[in-house]
Amino acid sequence: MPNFETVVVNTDILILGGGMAACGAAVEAAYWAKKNGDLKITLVDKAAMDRSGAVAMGLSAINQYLGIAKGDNTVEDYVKYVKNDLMGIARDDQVADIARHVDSSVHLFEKWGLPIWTNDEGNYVRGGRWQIMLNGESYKIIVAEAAKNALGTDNIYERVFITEPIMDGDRIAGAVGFSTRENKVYVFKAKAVLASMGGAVGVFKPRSTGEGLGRSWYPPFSSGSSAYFTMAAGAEMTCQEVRFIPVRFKDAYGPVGAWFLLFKSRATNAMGEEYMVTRRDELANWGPYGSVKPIPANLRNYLGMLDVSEGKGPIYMQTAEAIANLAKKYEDDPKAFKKKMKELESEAWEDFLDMTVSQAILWAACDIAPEEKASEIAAAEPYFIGSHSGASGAWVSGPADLAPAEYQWGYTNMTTVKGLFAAGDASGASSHKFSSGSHAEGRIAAKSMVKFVVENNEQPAVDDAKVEELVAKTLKPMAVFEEFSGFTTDADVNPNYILPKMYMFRLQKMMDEYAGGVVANFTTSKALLEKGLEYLTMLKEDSAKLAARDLHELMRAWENIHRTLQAESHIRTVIFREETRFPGYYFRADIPAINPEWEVFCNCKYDAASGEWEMIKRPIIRLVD
Ligand SMILES: Cc1cc2nc3c(=O)[nH]c(=O)nc-3n(C[C@H](O)[C@H](O)[C@H](O)COP(=O)(O)OP(=O)(O)OC[C@H]3O[C@@H](n4cnc5c(N)ncnc54)[C@H](O)[C@@H]3O)c2cc1C
Repeated sequence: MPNFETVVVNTDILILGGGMAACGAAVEAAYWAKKNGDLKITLVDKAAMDRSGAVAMGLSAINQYLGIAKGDNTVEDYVKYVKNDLMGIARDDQVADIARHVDSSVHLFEKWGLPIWTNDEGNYVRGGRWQIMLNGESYKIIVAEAAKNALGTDNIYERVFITEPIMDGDRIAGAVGFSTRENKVYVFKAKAVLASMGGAVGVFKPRSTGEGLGRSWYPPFSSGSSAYFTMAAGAEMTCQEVRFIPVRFKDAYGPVGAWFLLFKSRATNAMGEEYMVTRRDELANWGPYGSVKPIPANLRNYLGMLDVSEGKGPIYMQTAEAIANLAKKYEDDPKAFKKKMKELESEAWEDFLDMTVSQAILWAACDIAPEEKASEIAAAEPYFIGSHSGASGAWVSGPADLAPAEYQWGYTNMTTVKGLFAAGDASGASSHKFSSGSHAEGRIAAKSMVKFVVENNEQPAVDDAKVEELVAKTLKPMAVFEEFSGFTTDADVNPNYILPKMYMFRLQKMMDEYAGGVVANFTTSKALLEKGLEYLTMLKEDSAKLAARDLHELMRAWENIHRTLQAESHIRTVIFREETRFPGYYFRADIPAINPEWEVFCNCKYDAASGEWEMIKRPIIRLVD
């Protein structure tokens, strides 16, 4: 095994991740730090910030823009929308806090050079009530540039993978990580830390296997690091059962939002029936949420899934019909008609080229011209993304002026661990922040972190022996490989270790089959979950035997360790919530109905020392009816 240099970095504020929340945090923290004695801010990203995180490929829409100044929407409207979409399970205070600040993040993006579509009156073009359209291929580069300018590149560590938190008792004291390019281990010591390392993909078996392996809707490099980090630090988590299953264009996961909202397209089964119409009566079975508008995303999924279960697939996005409808009013003028058709056709392709290039390639490969024939859509495998339509993440303190006492124990966006903050996918119960809201939440957290550091300015004590232990744990997969690889002639097969890819297959198979993945038609039960947990416990034991041949595999090994804790918290919380609240995301076959008594937050807390879990019910306190 090569010698690893240990690099120690002392800082006031440590931002983990380089995505939307982290970039927002960088800009805001730099601003407030200057006003408070020039605090040192350090940012660490496992990848290169220009193209890291969920916005890596770009986006064709910003999904959260309220337009408060122009009177388009109010904060209350947004809170109602989010709460209904999450079947009642959302923190009004957090959602409102992000909603009231999100427009300013969008205005910053535009100032920094993001091309947002405007109409003849100079207003943003809305793709839906909350969405605005953009030419967003370079969205992440623009946002990252502002963050880099704010911090200075000397304070940014790219291609450093964070593995474990460093603790000083019940206070966060920093983080350990390793370079994915050089033989270096990093020990970051900090007074306040922001977890903003995105969501979790690859916990469940993806639909894309074999030659498509690694393709997913959410980026495969979001591997549960936020959840692991906050749980390992002892933070209380919320909504770990609320996974997200996006229905997207089949096999390349192309976005459907523009089709439904901008093109006003219908989704139908193979018989041409529109499941949202034919299955409407089913909605009445899902409490008050079946009758709200817009219909919650999971219920929309569920109606389509019922069609698929009855063998009525494939499910199609009727692209040709939608384009024809939009061009209809130009039919009497052949020149104008031709021009409109061309415009719609390019918008259709650009929607993919702006954010999911692979879908455009798949369309080309399958001879699909959207104006000529319909395209298949399908429910993807489950993801954990608190920023989008899932809700999993850390339970964080709410804003002083909005949050009820039960949701407030310190600085805004601080987890239940002193000095550890969370934003974006990393913070729970505040879905539908998307790219812009994650940026805004990063800014909110950063301002609060500066306040925390000013008021708690002592450097936490770091136990060097403990740090040594964490460094050894970080590098262990390489040590395991070195010790045992000579035992067999083929390094792939060895009784003393497991390689990350095989480990990942095992994790994904058990989650898929026992926790309600694609193969189980998103259905599970207590008996299945308990069996899954039994296997997962064995897998967790085997994580100590993960082996890595090189730095890249070391990263793969750690991604899996992180995913495993996310998986365990999910199974435990799905067992804990004794009802089916989110059909279309998962269905508890043994308790197949919604139960008003479970209109609560299902929280959990992991004790890294003992491996014990505490399951906690927290009340939902509404600010908006
Ligand atoms: C296909 C797709 C379509 C989307 N569509 C839209 C849309 O139309 N409109 C919209 O507004 N939003 C959209 N989103 C959602 C949006 O991208 C996310 O909500 C947002 O990026 C979440 O921000 P975040 O900072 O929490 O995570 P991310 O932006 O994903 O950032 C996570 C960061 O953490 C880093 N990281 C991860 N693990 C580690 C580790 N162990 N150590 C160090 N760093 C680590 C990553 O490299 C990355 O920099 C879409 C996302 C996807 C994938």
